[in-house]
Formats: sequence, structure tokens, C-alpha cells
Amino acid sequence: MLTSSSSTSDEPGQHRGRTFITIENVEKKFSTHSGDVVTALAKVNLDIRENEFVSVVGPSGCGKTTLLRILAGLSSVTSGVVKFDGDSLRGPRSDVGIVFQQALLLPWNTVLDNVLLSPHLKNDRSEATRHRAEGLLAFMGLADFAKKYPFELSGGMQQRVAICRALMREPKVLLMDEPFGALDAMTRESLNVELMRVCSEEKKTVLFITHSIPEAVLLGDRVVVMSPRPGRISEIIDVDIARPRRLKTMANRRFGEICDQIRTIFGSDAPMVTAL
Ligand SMILES: Nc1ncnc2c1ncn2[C@@H]1O[C@H](COP(=O)(O)OP(=O)(O)OP(=O)(O)O)[C@@H](O)[C@H]1O
Repeated sequence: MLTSSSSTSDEPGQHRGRTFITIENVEKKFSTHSGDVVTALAKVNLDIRENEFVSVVGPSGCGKTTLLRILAGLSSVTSGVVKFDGDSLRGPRSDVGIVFQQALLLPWNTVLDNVLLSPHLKNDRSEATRHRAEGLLAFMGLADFAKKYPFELSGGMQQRVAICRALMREPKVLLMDEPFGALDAMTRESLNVELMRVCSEEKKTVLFITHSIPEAVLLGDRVVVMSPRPGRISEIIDVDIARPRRLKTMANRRFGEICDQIRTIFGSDAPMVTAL
């Protein structure tokens, strides 16, 4: 059950649980309108453990969204295999929740009805389900906004509603594609804290795509660093920083070292050149 504060005190390196998602030699090619073939992913291998938070960073176009869509069962692989708990993935799974960069709320529904979308589609209008939706909204600090409409909410609040909607199905796995990418820095930081709280309370297995190296390190047990096209995993970095983490964790020496290590892989720590 959700409570208002985290009680987790994981030690670094604790995520040695059993493998839940296996990505084996996954390759994805797209045929374009002009007849070319684009290799979006080339031989990607990754094991994700139960309750592990895996962040993914990489340059634009390196195949991050393609990988997420494959795990969501929304896109097929060209070759290779994806397994959830040992079973080959054949399509979307009911125990997987997805959050995209845009909240994609239905504008004609209230906040509460947006969170209840999936149960309503299954004709579940029970009191217990409604109670869970209200509990999630309260957990995300949105109790007073249940009867509002999306246009009455800020971008950050809308994204919190989208997270509640994804959590409604009690997913074991959360797939998040730059969920905070369109938000201002302060809202983004507060949502990072809330996401860490959700994941520690509800024990989720998470794949989280971001363009922000500090965000990837703050949230992740490991950071997967992808290389440009064709997308491959160039390195996987263990984030050996204890939980619970807070925003001030970003001021730690070790936090800075890991961010620098990732910047070095990208070659993005070169001195800036000022145009004359
Ligand atoms: N449906 C498609 N048809 C053709 N090419 C595609 C299709 N979807 C993606 N691609 C190509 O596959 C590559 C990977 O795209 P993808 O969206 O996965 O990258 P990304 O790393 O998520 O990028 P970004 O960080 O900009 O969101 C890109 O070169 C893209 O042009």
C-alpha cells in the first residue's frame, strides 16, 4: 500500500535480484519510403533484474525509443528475442505501464476519469478501483485536482496524472520515454523525487529513457549508454550510490564522477569553443 514517505534504505550494489527482462541479440531494421533500410538497433543484449531501475541515455536517433517500443510489445524485432520472466514477448503485456514525453490525457475527461481510463475500458467501475485511483492521485499530491480537467493543470501535474494512469494497472514494469523531457528544471527535479518514492513504495522494474545524464544517474541502479546508429549498447555503468537518494545526492563527489564518466563516453566533456 502506498504511504507518504519512503522507508527504503537499499545499499549500493543491492540489485542482484533475478533477471526479469532478457534482451538477446535484438536487431531492428526499418524500411523507409525511399527503399533504404535503416538499422535502428544492432545486436542489443541486456538483462534487467526484478525491481531494478535502468536508465538509458544516448544521442538522438540511436534507437532508445525503438528499444522501448519493442519492450512494450508495440514493435516487433527483426531478429533476436525479448523475454519477460522467461516467456518470449509476443505483444503488449498487461503488467507493463508506459509513460511518454507527452501526458496524452483525454481533454474531455476529468483527471480522475483519465486515471480510470483503463479500468473503465474493461467496464470496471467498482468502488475499490475508484479508491485506488484517488489514492494514487493523493500520493502524487493531486487529491484536490481529481475533478479538474487536463487544461486546468500545469505540464508537471499532467505528467503526474499520466504516471498515475500507468500505475493504475499495477504494472510490474514501467517503461518511460523521456517522461520529464518537456518540463522545466524545477518541476523535473520534484518529479524525479516523486518517481523514486513511487518505485521504492511499489517495487517497479523500470526502463527510463532520458537525455539528461544527471537524471539518469540520480534515478538509475545502472545507466545504459547507447552509441549512435546503428544503436548498440556501448557501456553499462553501475550507479554505486546508496538509496534513498535525494536531490542533494547530486552534490556528492561520486555522483559527479559517474556523470563525468558518461560524458567522457559521449565525448561531451571537451572544452567549449566560443564563436567569434
Ligand atoms: N517507423 C520508422 N521507419 C523508419 N525509420 C525509423 C522508424 N522509427 C525509427 N526510425 C529510425 O530508427 C532510428 C532510431 O529511432 P529512435 O526513435 O528509436 O531513436 P531515439 O534514440 O529514441 O531518438 P531521440 O532521442 O531523438 O528520441 C532513427 O534513425 C529513426 O530515424
